[in-house]
Amino acid sequence: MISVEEARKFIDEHHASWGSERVSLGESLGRVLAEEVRADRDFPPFDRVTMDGVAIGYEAYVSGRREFEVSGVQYAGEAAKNISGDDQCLEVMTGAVLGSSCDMVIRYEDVVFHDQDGRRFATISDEQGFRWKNVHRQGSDQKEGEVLLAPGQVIHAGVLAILATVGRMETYVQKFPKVAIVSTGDELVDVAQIPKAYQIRKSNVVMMESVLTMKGVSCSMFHLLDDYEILTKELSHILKSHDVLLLSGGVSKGKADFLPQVLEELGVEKQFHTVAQRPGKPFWFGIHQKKPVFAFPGNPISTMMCFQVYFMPWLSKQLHTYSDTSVAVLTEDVVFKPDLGYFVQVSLQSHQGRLYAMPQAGNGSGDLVNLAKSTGFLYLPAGQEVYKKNKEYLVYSFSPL
Ligand SMILES: Nc1nc2c(c(=O)[nH]1)N[C@H]1C(S)=C(S)[C@@H](COP(=O)(O)OP(=O)(O)OC[C@H]3O[C@@H](n4cnc5c(N)ncnc54)[C@H](O)[C@@H]3O)O[C@H]1N2
Ligand code: MOO
Ligand SMILES: [Mg+2]
Repeated sequence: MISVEEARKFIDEHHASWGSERVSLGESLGRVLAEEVRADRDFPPFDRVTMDGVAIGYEAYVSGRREFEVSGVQYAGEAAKNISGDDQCLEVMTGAVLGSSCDMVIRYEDVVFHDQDGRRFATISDEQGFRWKNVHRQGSDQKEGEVLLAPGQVIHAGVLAILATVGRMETYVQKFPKVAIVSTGDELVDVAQIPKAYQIRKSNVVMMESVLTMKGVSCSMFHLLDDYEILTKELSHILKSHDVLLLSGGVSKGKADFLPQVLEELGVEKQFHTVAQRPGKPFWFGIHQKKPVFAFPGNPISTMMCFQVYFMPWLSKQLHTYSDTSVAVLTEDVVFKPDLGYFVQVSLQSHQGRLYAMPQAGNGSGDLVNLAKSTGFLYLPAGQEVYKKNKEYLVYSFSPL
């Protein structure tokens, strides 16, 4: 039996990447860029007015002129207009092009207008003028051809806006793995079925499928009976056609727990079987031709914990979307005597920037309904019997929000 930390290390040392694929802009949010994206033009692409007001020539301003005749209005979305003398100005709107005859914008708040003989004049009161005031100069952010985004960049909302502004209808992103989720067990029936007295619905695999689907990872679902021959035959096919296998059930010591033996027979190299932890002690992990096989213990809380604590962080690391684990403050003493790492279910609440974890122990790893009270697992490392309140521990939240 190995420790939680050793198990994490075995898993995290296994690196995988699955190539790249082209997706539409709308599908790219949350994905990881697999190409360089360059500026298709200068940013901004023209001298851009940043305040509604009047545009004048700076030379006229320094020579002391404060009154200008309005020669026209320049709206955003129009080609550049110009003044024909330094006694003129243009009314200009934010986002408009600044014509080459002007190099300074005075905002409306510092301008007074008056009309005379059908002509319109602007008198400016801005005494802190400088050249290019209220102008976002062409190319001052980025020059055409410069690299704006590098491979490995996570496409968050801001990055998506950059892709949009450079006109990328499609982008290369890192491919997700082809994940197979396999439930094993003669007692299991589909969610839509009415179970007989001795049957239960297969909640574990549906839970994993939903979490992965929400991340954009599509999964193939399989159900296999507790039969050595069937398991061997079917898993051999599933292994060939998928990049990652997630199995639930059949890994403990029962007479129908065939998976460890079947997997080894199929050439999956066992990395470990059993981890010094509760729940999830019989967790089995192996590698077949660089493809990881996670065989989670079937009890619902065990599958849930191993999936959230081991698999999801591993997947995020491969996809470069991993954000470091957070910590939470334990709100009451927890007594746990076995010499095992204890992943206690907790409800989490944040208060003044700190996260607090209220233990919701429940009735063990078969007590699925207790999950309604919790939003994560708090990791209490082995080697202690009493875990004191007010201490911080690593927390694995499974809240989707
Ligand atoms: N003699 C021993 N017995 C057991 C040990 C042990 O160390 N010695 N470990 C216990 C622990 S801890 C766990 S956890 C379970 C692990 O069991 P398996 O991985 O072999 O899983 P199964 O026997 O197939 O099922 C266990 C339990 O989980 C339910 N299950 C399975 N799949 C699903 C699913 N997709 N959705 C919902 N529930 C599922 C299944 O019906 C069983 O009730 O072994 C202990 N025994
Ligand atoms: O490890 Mo089992 O998960 O305690 O029921
Ligand atoms: Mg079993």
